Amino acid sequence: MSSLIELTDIHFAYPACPPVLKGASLRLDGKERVCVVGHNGAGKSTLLHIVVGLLRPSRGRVVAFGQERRIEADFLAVRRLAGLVFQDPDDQLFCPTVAEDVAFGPLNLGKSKDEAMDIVDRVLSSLDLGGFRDRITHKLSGGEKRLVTLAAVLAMEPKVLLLDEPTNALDEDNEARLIEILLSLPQAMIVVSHDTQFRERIGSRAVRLADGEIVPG
Ligand SMILES: Nc1ncnc2c1ncn2[C@@H]1O[C@H](COP(=O)(O)OP(=O)(O)OP(=O)(O)O)[C@@H](O)[C@H]1O
Repeated sequence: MSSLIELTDIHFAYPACPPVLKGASLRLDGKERVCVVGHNGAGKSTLLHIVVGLLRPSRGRVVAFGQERRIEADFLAVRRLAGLVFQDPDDQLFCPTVAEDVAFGPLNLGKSKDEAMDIVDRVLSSLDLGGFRDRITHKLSGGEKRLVTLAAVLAMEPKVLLLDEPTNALDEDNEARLIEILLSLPQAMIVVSHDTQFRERIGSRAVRLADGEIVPG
């Protein structure tokens, strides 16, 4: 079966810093939920950002949805198909209300206002967040913002989910709810998480990012 995402021999360094990724390779096949672990600063978020072209490797190949991706136009297409939930919700949510934040992606994809609002209602209610629709985004708690970022990404109906520390700031009940939601979703996922219990529940495969390379988890 062809892979959804295939990173091969990825090298990356931030300007004037030692290399973070030194030949990392990772493949995501359909229906897989791959968990990535690694110590703080190992480069896990960096790797996710490379998948969607927010950062460009100095060497290596990014193949996504059957095509090699090199230039911004290629990655624009990837970002429509691969939804990244950022580690920090404040990097993702920027509209006054929850409904506007969740509608932003669908509107950007060309949906009408009515279509986008239908999607907002459907996605928020599927996550049991119907009551959040008209809340002021910046007044939500950290855990509430995290769930709303997931809603904003799901509203774009991505084929792949890239989740960066999705359980950060979630209490036990909401973590259990997130696990249920993720297990019910059809999308393949790459999940970065320090939360062992969460990884054990969610992952179909685990890998480790160590010394800039992906090794078995
Ligand atoms: N914009 C940047 N400029 C310079 N260095 C950066 C930048 N962003 C990240 N780094 C550094 O690159 C390394 C990898 O960061 P990254 O956030 O990918 O690690 P991580 O594995 O996701 O860490 P954590 O588990 O703490 O979230 C770290 O040493 C970090 O300090």
